[in-house]
Amino acid sequence: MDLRLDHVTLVYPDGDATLTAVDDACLTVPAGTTTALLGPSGAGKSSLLAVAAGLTRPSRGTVSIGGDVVLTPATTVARSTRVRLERIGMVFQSPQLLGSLTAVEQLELHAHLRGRRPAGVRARAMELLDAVGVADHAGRRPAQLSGGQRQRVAIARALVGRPEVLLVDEPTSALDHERGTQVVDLIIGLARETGAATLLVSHDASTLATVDATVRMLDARIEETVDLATA
Ligand SMILES: Nc1ncnc2c1ncn2[C@@H]1O[C@H](COP(=O)(O)OP(=O)(O)OP(=O)(O)O)[C@@H](O)[C@H]1O
Repeated sequence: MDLRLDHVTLVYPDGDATLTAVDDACLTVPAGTTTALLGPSGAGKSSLLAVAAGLTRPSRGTVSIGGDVVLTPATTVARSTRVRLERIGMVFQSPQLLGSLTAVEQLELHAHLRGRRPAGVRARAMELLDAVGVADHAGRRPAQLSGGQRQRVAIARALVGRPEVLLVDEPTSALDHERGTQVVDLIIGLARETGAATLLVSHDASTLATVDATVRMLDARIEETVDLATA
């Protein structure tokens, strides 16, 4: 399913004034493809991702998944939480794993919270851990994994609910260049396999050689879209 942002604006209160963090952003991420969102610090990338995730209500504009308008300025918190649980997977800058759970249990808990039936969840979790290259560590807790392995578990966890949209914030910031490139390539491959429309915020353009498209933000506005597939 495609992810589409139409004329999304996000305005924060700023003392007596306001601050426009996202200004009239229009963007489509086709199903199964990965778009990288680049731009300097403060450009509005995380704010745009927060709107797409239903974590922050847009001040204007809409977010659609597969042609359904799912988030608007009038969307309730209960509704945006439901959209996030049912249709969106997220990977944060730090993996945010639960210290007491093993890798496979992190995925099982997530599937449970997303209302998946228990039958088949363990098999699906193992399949995803295998796809991200950490199946051998399924029984380990986060403290027994490297930073890159933890990030891979977080990616597998984001996909266990079979989300239509995958939103990824700076997945490589804690990794060296080689591992960062591996993680980005992994996300791109999984997006293709699962059909998830994937939007990935990154500071590091050097890890993004294989993304399908790149969007740059500057001063709250989307500056340009470069379609690397046809460039
Ligand atoms: N909760 C908030 N309340 C008020 N202003 C905010 C809030 N969150 C972000 N901002 C402001 O909105 C603007 C965009 O911030 P945002 O975090 O989206 O940028 P970014 O491009 O993700 O930056 P970075 O790369 O440093 O994470 C900045 O001027 C920031 O100070």
